[in-house]
Amino acid sequence: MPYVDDALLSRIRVYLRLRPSVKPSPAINIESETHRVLIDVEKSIGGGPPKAYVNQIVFNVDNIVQTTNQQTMYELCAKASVDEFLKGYNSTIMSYGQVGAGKTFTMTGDMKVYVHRGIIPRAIQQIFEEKEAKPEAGIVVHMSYMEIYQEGLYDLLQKRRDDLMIIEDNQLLNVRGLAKVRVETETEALKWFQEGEKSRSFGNHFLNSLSSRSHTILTFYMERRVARVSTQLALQVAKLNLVDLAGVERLKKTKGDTGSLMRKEACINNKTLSFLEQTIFALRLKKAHIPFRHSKVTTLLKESLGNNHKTVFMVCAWPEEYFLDETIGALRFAQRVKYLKIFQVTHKKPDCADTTRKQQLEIATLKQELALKDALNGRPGLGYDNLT
Ligand SMILES: Nc1ncnc2c1ncn2[C@@H]1O[C@H](COP(=O)(O)OP(=O)(O)OP(=O)(O)O)[C@@H](O)[C@H]1O
Repeated sequence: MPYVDDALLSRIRVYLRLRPSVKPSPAINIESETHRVLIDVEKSIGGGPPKAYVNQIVFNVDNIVQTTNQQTMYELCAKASVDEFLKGYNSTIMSYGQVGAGKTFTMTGDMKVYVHRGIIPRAIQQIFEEKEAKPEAGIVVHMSYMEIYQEGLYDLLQKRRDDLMIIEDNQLLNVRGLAKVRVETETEALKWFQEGEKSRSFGNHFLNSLSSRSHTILTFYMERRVARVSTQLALQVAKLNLVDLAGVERLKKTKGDTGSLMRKEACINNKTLSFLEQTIFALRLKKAHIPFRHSKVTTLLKESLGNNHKTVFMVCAWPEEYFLDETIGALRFAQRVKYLKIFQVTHKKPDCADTTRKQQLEIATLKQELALKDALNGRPGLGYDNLT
């Protein structure tokens, strides 16, 4: 009899974060206790007077965060995913929403003000606290950081700006040439992350002076030893993806010049986000063909939307009247994601300490890369991989 793990059957968790607003739209009604958002929309019927009927659209999410307090937001929405990663489950935390709604504030936060740091620096802190607290586990952490800009895939931890290739071998996804840096401390991981941020593509438009023009994926790879039966030890590996998607952008609202680079970026980003939505829709309808390969983002997020993954969507919205359509769009997306089930059926009760065939392949790849790095550097240890 196949064994179905209830925890893995759980659907993707979806949290709504509302950017603070001086004048929130009166059409948006938040029911915090039931985690529902009710939006009043005007319905005009053919030829009749506008605003004749008022409809209400109801959206359900797993929690609604209205606070600007980053610590509370982390505890409510992200800490559990990092806990799961540290227990050996592959996890993803992803931000989605219109431009300027607070995706980067949620994921990265304000790195200059300690209390305003976002999910990424807090996750780094949690990972290294665990590493220090459990020396017997021999936790080894590597990280990689990439951006998808105009459908090109770039390594943010390398100075060279080559368009990297995604290779899928035996269902194992690999980005050829992507640096995986071994990090020993929180300070070291933060330093690499901030280095990567410097190479990221930002732009300035009417709605956001520091707008992300690309999608970014920061990944932590953990390897730890766990006791199995009696004195046997097993190797456990897991991945944590921290994804900051570019914003959904209405060109007339960001007011970019016709033919400008900003408009081109917006069109490509919107197209990618629409592919993401189509992929989720196809998964929800259990279609025979799931269009993962339509974009680099969906190819790279295939694992996060598929089996064996714990995924959180942080849907960010700017609850002003002017952005009501965008808020409804983001919530529709949230609704589709919320009802997507991730099924994991195994033929025996899964033991966290067990490594699956796929994980073994990942370990082997990592080990090969490290061996090659050692050979190149003439010494083992920390540092910068630059492997192709
Ligand atoms: N919850 C929040 N509390 C306080 N300030 C916020 C919050 N959300 C967003 N902001 C502020 O709003 C501005 C825009 O936020 P941010 O850059 O994170 O948006 P974004 O969704 O990442 O936009 P884009 O898609 O253009 O990159 C920033 O100045 C940020 O500090």
